[in-house]
Amino acid sequence: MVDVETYINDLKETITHRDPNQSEFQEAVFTVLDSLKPVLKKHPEYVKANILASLVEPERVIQFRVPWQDDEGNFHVNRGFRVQFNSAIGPYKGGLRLHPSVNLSIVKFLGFEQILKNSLTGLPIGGGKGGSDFDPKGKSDSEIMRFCQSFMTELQKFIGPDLDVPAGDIGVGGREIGFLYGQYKRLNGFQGGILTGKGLEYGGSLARTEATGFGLIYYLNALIKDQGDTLKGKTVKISGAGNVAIYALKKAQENGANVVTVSDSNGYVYDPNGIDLATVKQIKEVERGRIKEYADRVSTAKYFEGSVWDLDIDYDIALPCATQNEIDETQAKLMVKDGVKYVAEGANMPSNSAAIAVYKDSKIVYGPAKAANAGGVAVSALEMSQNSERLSWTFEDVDNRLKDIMENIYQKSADADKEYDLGKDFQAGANIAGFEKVAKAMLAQGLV
Ligand SMILES: NC(=O)C1=CN([C@@H]2O[C@H](COP(=O)(O)OP(=O)(O)OC[C@H]3O[C@@H](n4cnc5c(N)ncnc54)[C@H](O)[C@@H]3O)[C@@H](O)[C@H]2O)C=CC1
Ligand SMILES: O=C(O)CCC(=O)C(=O)O
Repeated sequence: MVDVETYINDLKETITHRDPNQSEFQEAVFTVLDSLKPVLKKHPEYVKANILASLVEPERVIQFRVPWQDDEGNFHVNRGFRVQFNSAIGPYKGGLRLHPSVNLSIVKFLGFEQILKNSLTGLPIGGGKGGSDFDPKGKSDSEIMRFCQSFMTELQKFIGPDLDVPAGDIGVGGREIGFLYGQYKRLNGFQGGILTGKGLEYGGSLARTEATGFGLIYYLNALIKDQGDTLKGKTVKISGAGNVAIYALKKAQENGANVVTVSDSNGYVYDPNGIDLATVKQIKEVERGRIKEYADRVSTAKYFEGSVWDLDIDYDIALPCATQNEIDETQAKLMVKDGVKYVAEGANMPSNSAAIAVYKDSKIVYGPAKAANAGGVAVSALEMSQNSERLSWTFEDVDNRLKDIMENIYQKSADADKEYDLGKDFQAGANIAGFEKVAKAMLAQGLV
């Protein structure tokens, strides 16, 4: 039988040859493939069944046009995507992203990551992702509604509560989910479990809004505790000022950390006294404004254009919560110089491969996205459960389950790290722990 190194190299070549321009997808897949080598050496049956060739190829890719009209009556056409990547352990599950950068490479990387992330939650959900290159920035509520209605008019043909259950991601929050859900219901009648992240009045789950950010801190607490350390008193940088960043900020502060930054795509604010949560929420959740406005309202804060990862201050913990590839090698080296001990990723793939190599070489303890930010999709799966049984659980109940799930995810990654003697590589540990469940399911189901 072919040896593991050759098998992985051949697979990488096939992927590069098939989709030479999909750099984000290649980056996500190659990292996972490299970390699975020890498992493949131990389990030749996965190589024999060529499981990985199936794992890296989506079950289905749907691409469609999304025509919509702006408030002045002009017509626009955007591109919509849904990648139904893997349903070995449950219906496709993953968010929808609205951002001008969205293309097939980005949706495929996100969908691929979602497979192993969803597996790590221990819940029965497969992997998928979707979105559009529509830019919600500066659009009126009516424009957002018309776009969402057009998007769902096409998407509704391909989703279902036991088939594919989308949710939010960048640019898709409660407002957009409401418009998407309304259009689905208009076309198909009531189907509670068709989307997650719904409003509480029509089948949403308590704690879904908070879940990714809170989950990140529950994961971080488990990771830090295992190193004999605590979050209390630590100085923290957060990037982003969206859903994940805001609730990571809230939970980190509740745990006694001093969070000194938040950011958006234009720049960041630095407040050595600690970021004021209520001001960020007002600017971002209520006014949908820019983070620059924070510095006009809080006298101890300063606003800077550019990346928060270029700010040179002493701090302990980095929580990137904005977008992919926001941290490069130079910025990772600055973290080392600044004394950072832990990085836990709220965003998907925020650190590029060279940055991750710096973390590992410098013994920064690194919590990768698919483990650290799995709380959002985990509570989405709990929303699906509540929809199925037509009940609503209390905030406390959902939050306690979320905490357990995140602690388990850390533990599974740490156990895999020990089993395969990876030397505190919780990224490889998460990849392996997520993969093993999916691989067993795929093997059991025959040629898939
Ligand atoms: N919402 C969720 O439940 C989950 C989100 N994620 C990931 O978390 C990240 C953030 O998502 P959300 O908070 O939901 O989105 P959001 O749309 O609520 O917020 C995104 C934030 O990132 C900022 N941002 C976007 N591009 C940027 C750039 N190039 N540089 C600096 N800041 C930038 C935006 O200004 C905004 O503040 C994404 O990577 C997403 O895939 C991961 C798991 C679940
Ligand atoms: O809740 C969901 O299904 C979406 C979560 C998501 O998109 C993610 O984990 O990146």
